[in-house]
Amino acid sequence: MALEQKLILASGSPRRLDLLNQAGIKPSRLMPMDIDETPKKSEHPRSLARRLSTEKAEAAHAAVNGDPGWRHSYILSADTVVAVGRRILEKTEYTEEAASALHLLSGRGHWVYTGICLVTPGGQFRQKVVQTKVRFKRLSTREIENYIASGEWRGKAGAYAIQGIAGSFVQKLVGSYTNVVGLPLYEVAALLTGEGYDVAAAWPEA
Ligand SMILES: Cc1cn([C@H]2C[C@H](O)[C@@H](COP(=O)(O)OP(=O)(O)OP(=O)(O)O)O2)c(=O)[nH]c1=O
Repeated sequence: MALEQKLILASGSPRRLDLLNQAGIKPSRLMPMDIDETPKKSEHPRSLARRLSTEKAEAAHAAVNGDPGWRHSYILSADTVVAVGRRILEKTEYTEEAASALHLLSGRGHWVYTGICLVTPGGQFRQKVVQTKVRFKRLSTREIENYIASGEWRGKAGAYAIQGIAGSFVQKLVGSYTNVVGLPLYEVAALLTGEGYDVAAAWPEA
């Protein structure tokens, strides 16, 4: 593999790795970046997704900068934000917070923003935010209680996983589905291709 074909996925999200693998793109290295994800006061959800995805990429870039084996790799990072209007529904580990997020999402439309950031082998930062509109059916108290009991919401923006049980809550979706799961594949592939990365290099043959 050519040096410039090395891709670092600056993420610890199993969903992001699964999505990349689904598209036949094989990262050479995983680098989860532990950054402070607290939104700034009155920060717009779209701005938050942009800022955090960039900060994850910056952290990974700084971490490999002194390493000749990885310094000229591509680095990809992402951050997913779920919002009802301007209200951001952050990842939570608390059942009460998850339940109140689901009550808010019930019978309403919301936006899912995923910021993606690509660092090129030459050290240029390329950024994009992709947005998807999702509408949930009305959820009964019992559905919310049982969903909370499933634990599926843990560690997920908006306290739900569209790729799981919550897929059955979705009445309507406009835009990219993979964007909601955590990585918009069309835009990621376009960004990589635009910077000279051969996305088809590792596609399996039948
Ligand atoms: C809305 C939604 C989010 N998610 C997940 C994707 C992300 O993993 C998570 C959003 O949190 P993020 O902070 O974007 O990502 P992360 O902390 O899990 O991983 P990393 O920062 O290391 O890349 O929510 C789903 O899996 N399904 C969904 O339907």
